[in-house]
Amino acid sequence: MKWNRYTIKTTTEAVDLISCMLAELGIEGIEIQDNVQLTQEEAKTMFVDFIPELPPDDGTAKVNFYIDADEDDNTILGKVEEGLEELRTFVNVGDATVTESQTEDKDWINNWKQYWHTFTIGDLYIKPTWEPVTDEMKGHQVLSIDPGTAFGTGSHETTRMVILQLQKYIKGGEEVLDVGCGSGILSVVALKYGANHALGTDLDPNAIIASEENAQQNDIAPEKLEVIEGNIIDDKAVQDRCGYECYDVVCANILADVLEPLSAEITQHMKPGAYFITSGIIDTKEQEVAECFKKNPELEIVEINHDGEWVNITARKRGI
Ligand SMILES: C[S@@+](CC[C@H](N)C(=O)[O-])C[C@H]1O[C@@H](n2cnc3c(N)ncnc32)[C@H](O)[C@@H]1O
Repeated sequence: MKWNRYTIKTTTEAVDLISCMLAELGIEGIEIQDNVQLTQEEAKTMFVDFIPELPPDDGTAKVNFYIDADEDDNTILGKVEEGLEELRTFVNVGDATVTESQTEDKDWINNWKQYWHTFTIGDLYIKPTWEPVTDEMKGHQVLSIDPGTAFGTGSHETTRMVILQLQKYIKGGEEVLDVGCGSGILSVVALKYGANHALGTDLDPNAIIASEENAQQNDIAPEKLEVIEGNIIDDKAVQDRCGYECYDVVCANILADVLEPLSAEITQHMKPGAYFITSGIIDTKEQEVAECFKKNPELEIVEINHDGEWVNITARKRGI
């Protein structure tokens, strides 16, 4: 599908009013480009782990909006220009010029697939579902994955570090809890290495679908991998569904701001001696997350690993 992209050159003070005006015209999915720095509070609510340094805010902004090229008869552009002139009477809209460009005719959902190919982590081959099993894979564990729109191809440093830990700590027969399961990749790896059962949780409904499909793709019986939608940190129904003192291994590849509250809650679900394998921690937050883990007297940190700017902290529940 081709989209006509319109860019309004304006000021940061007019952005909110322009966004409302566009919404009233039925235009959805606008994009704002400016150099206004996010506050720490905003970063938290948006699950942003670190805030990039921006050039100084010069008060200018661009607002982009998109219209399906087949439906664009230019009438909407006229209405936008009228709306901008109306706004000009009570807010500084700056140039308020509108320029047009056309986006490429690409399948944005699937385009990334051409760049992702089979790779290995230790003795594990991870291959996209659309690539074949080759002779060199014989005798090795092979994971076939299509993440769909969920996170988790295995190629990200954070996922890779958890997989390396699963290769170390899964010995066979474990009960696994996979918090923030995404594509279900960590559960499927744990099951491939001999875990008895995995329960995945995620806030994203797409993760539930992708995990179930990936389990099926890897010949995992439906009763071996169950997936539920919800937040284990503060939803009692999800906590009850996960059960208490019943997991040998919990993995969670989620941002630091989620791992911190999770570290206080999670031990009630773990058996004594169970492992809590976490990743998704940007290195600037390593100390903060480690301190948080130490506040839970039931947890002891057993390992900290780094891959690029990402950190894995593996802890153990005291008891045996
Ligand atoms: C970085 S992805 C990890 C996906 C996969 N486990 C992997 O390692 O590749 C993090 C996932 O955590 C989910 N998530 C974020 N906060 C969560 C929470 N409080 N409870 C459950 N899932 C959460 C996101 O929707 C996302 O799917």
